[in-house]
Amino acid sequence: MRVRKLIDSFNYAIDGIIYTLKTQRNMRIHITAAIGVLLLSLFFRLSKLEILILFFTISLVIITEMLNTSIEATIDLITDQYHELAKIAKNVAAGAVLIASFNAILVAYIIFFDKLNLVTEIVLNKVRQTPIHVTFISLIIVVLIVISLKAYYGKGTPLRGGMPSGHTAIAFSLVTAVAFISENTLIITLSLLLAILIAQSRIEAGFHDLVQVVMGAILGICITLLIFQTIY
Ligand SMILES: Nc1ncnc2c1ncn2[C@@H]1O[C@H](COP(=O)(O)OP(=O)(O)OP(=O)(O)O)[C@@H](O)[C@H]1O
Repeated sequence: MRVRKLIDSFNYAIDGIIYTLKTQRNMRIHITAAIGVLLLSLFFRLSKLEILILFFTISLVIITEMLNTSIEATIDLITDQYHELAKIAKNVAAGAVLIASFNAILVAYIIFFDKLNLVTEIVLNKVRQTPIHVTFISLIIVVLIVISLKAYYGKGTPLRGGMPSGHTAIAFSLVTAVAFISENTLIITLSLLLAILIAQSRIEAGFHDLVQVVMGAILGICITLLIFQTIY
């Protein structure tokens, strides 16, 4: 029962993210920029600290945009009339997003600028990053794309149902990463079996149909393949 409540809270929270993504053009711009920056980060040897700062910066922009949306909704609930206080509340919230966005531009400039002149050489030489770094970023990109697609199709709840199956996408993304890292047929086969079990259990539980699960698997494999082929 407690687990069910926990899952429900997650669903409500992810619903909030999906709502913001669906209704706020700025949020779609932020998410696109975040995916772009994360992809770009794969081409550089970023330190742990730089990666941490990047994650904090991306989170800050997304969080402020969501708080801004929340405040806008609250104000619109209270009044549809012009009110000086409503204006102040909305403007201040929008100001917070602006500061977070300027901060993001500054962070990107400081982290990437001096490395940018090396980029052609780096891409050509296919810089090898640590597998854990590439896997982690692939996973985040898979999750962001799954959430965006679920928002686009607007079916099911965030953790259950909808197109595509997020669990399957993540499972197959991990199998693909395991395949690249281990290069061991037995380990790859065993991981594949686990991923297939996850996909099957999503259908068995009635959360997804075959098409959603297959789309999830294809998405997970393709994105991870693309990232590992380019980088690893
Ligand atoms: N009820 C109101 N009273 C006074 N001014 C308001 C009111 N509603 C909106 N405004 C003004 O209009 C601006 C835009 O408000 P709106 O609710 O349209 O946000 P938005 O265009 O969706 O903003 P964002 O691009 O940040 O999502 C606010 O920043 C505020 O200055």
